[in-house]
Amino acid sequence: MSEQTPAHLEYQGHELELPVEAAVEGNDGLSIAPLLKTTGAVTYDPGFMNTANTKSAITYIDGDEGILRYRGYPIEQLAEKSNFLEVSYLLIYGELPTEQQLADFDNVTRRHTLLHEELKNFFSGFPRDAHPMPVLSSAVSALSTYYPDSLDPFDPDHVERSTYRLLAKLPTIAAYAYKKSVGQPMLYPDNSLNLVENFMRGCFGVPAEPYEVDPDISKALDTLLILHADHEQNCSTSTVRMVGSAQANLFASVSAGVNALYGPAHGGANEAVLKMLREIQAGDVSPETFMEKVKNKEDGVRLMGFGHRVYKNYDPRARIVKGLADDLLAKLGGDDELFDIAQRLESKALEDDYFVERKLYPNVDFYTGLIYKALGFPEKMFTVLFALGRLPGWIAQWREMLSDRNTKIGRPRQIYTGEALRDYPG
Ligand SMILES: CC(=O)SCCNC(=O)CCNC(=O)[C@H](O)C(C)(C)COP(=O)(O)OP(=O)(O)OC[C@H]1O[C@@H](n2cnc3c(N)ncnc32)[C@H](O)[C@@H]1OP(=O)(O)O
Ligand SMILES: O=C([O-])CC(=O)C(=O)O
Repeated sequence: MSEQTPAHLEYQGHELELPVEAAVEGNDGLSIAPLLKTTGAVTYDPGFMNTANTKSAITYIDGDEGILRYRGYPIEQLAEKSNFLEVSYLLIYGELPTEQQLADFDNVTRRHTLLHEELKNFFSGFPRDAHPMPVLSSAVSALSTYYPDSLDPFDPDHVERSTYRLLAKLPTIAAYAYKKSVGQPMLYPDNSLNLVENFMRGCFGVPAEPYEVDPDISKALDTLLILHADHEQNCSTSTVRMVGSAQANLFASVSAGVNALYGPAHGGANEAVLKMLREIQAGDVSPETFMEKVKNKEDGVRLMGFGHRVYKNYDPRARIVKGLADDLLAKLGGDDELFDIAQRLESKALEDDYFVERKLYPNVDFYTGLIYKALGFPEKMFTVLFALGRLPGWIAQWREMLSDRNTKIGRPRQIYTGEALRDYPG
């Protein structure tokens, strides 16, 4: 340990003792980067419960108060007044676009929706019942093979091209993955339609037949995409940053993010919630027995769609999604029984000491699946829909990181617990 006089710091209610150079306290938190140099010690923080890996100007969350803002704008205002394309621009470029900027952004993303013909063949290589998430991540990764002019993370033109190509092509890839999963022919995008309409047509349209998108449905999906668009350093975004910190191109980094999102503890929770509700609906288990199993931690069962690393209060997005589910299920005649079960589970949880003590509330994905289902999507597509929403956040975070040439490669340390040294026998 260092022989210097330790500094006593009061930080977020805790008294800390650290060598003086090791601790630099400011508005930006407690920087302990020099700790290794000054003391030879490393910090141990599994799951990054306390460790900030970056400074970022994109998304602000106050988890205790249930506040979420993109670039300073409250999520409630964006969900009500903006649209997904504008929010994507805001996240990526830092400001709301002017009318002209938005029109140009709309134009460039509409013009790049097509996939290379050869990439279409790629989809036929997957089994008929392939889950669309690995199809999505594979196809995103494969995009880099077609666009050598979009791969240099330090060339602004490359970065710009990979940005609009990904924004334009991800909905096409997602629609192809959907068609693959239901065994129907894929549709070429129709660039007279906006991003959401094109995606809906790509999924539910039939070749050579007109497809009308109900404006209430496209508005609902657009709002859900806004709600998922960024969430600071969540698991998939940290993955995108980690891969990007090795100076990997945007396609490679986003593909890795899609894979992280697939996990049921993260974006895959929306699919898992529906599975859980269905099991309860089918009578496999009553809501009461299910809650007992959760509280007893039987077989690691959790109330899916509940709990969050940052929110220790109601997730502000879940409130909006619940309202949307209420309106939309009334209009589209969704599965009221499943919605009832979800609401019963929620009210039970909010009154139960187990959940209250641990500050477990519904997260963004507790109610989204019910809406996706009412819109006609099979459960397998739910996390794909999340990925479509999260894409601008991934792009914005990757660009923010690589715009700083001093960004260091992500490389956590470890506490070694294995054998010290042994001789190979013989
Ligand atoms: C878009 C998103 O990614 S939002 C999250 C989506 N994921 C889910 O909905 C899956 C269910 N939720 C979870 O698994 C967790 O709440 C996570 C992964 C979201 C957050 O995990 P962490 O911040 O690491 O919290 P952790 O797992 O330590 O949980 C803290 C305590 O609450 C309990 N807990 C957390 N979530 C739940 C839950 N959904 N059901 C029951 N108990 C839970 C844990 O068992 C633990 O209890 P303990 O203190 O007795 O050991
Ligand atoms: O922030 C997180 O840990 C999980 C996440 O992506 C979200 O809630 O949208």
